Amino acid sequence: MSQNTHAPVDVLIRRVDPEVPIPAYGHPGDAGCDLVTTVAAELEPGERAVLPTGVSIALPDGYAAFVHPRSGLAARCGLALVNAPGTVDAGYRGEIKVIVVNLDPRESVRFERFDRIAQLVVQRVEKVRFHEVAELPGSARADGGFGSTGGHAAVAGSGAGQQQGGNGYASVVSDREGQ
Ligand SMILES: O=c1ccn([C@H]2C[C@H](O)[C@@H](COP(=O)(O)OP(=O)(O)OP(=O)(O)O)O2)c(=O)[nH]1
Ligand SMILES: [Mg+2]
Repeated sequence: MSQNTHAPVDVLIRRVDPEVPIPAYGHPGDAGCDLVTTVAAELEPGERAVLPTGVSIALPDGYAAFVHPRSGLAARCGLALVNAPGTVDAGYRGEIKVIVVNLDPRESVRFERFDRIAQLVVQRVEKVRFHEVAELPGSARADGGFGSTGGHAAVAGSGAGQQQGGNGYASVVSDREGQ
C-alpha cells in the first residue's frame, strides 16, 4: 500500500486573541485540528452558546472548513454542535465561532478558557452549475429515502404529533407550520 503523501494546504491564520494556541492536529493522519474556546462558559441542560475560538482564517478558493463536534465531549457530556458541521466559507474573515448545546438532560457542562471544544476539518469543495430539466434521469433509489431500506430503530411513544407519509415514514407536523 502506498503511503499518503499529500502535502498540507497552506492556510493563513490570524489570532484574534493573542494568547490562543494555533489549532493543531493531535496525531498524524487526523482529519481535524482542535479549536478552543477563549471564554469560560457553563451550560445548563438544554442551554446553548456561541463560543469564540480566537482565530480567523483565509482559506484558498475551492476549500471550506467544517466545524465538527469532538466525540469525547459528546459521549461524556452530551455536548453537540447545533449546526454540525458548521461551514466556514473560503471568503469568511471573521472569528470562527462554535455553536454548542448541552444535550445532557441532567448535568451542566463547564468549559475553561482554552478548553478544546470542537475540531476543524478543511476540505476541497466543488462549485456546481445548475441546469434545470423537466425530468431527472432514473436511478435505482429513485425517490426512496428516510428509512426506505428498513432496519431503523423503533421510536418509543411515536404517534403524537406525527403523520404517516406517502412512502412509509413518519413526518413531524410542526406547531409553527403556516405561521
Ligand atoms: O459553526 C460555524 C458556522 C459558520 N461560521 C461562520 C463562517 C461562515 O462562513 C459564516 C456564515 O455561516 P453560514 O453560511 O452557515 O451562516 P448563515 O446563517 O447562512 O449566515 P450568512 O447569511 O452570513 O451566510 O459564519 C462559524 O464561524 N462557525
Ligand atoms: Mg450562509
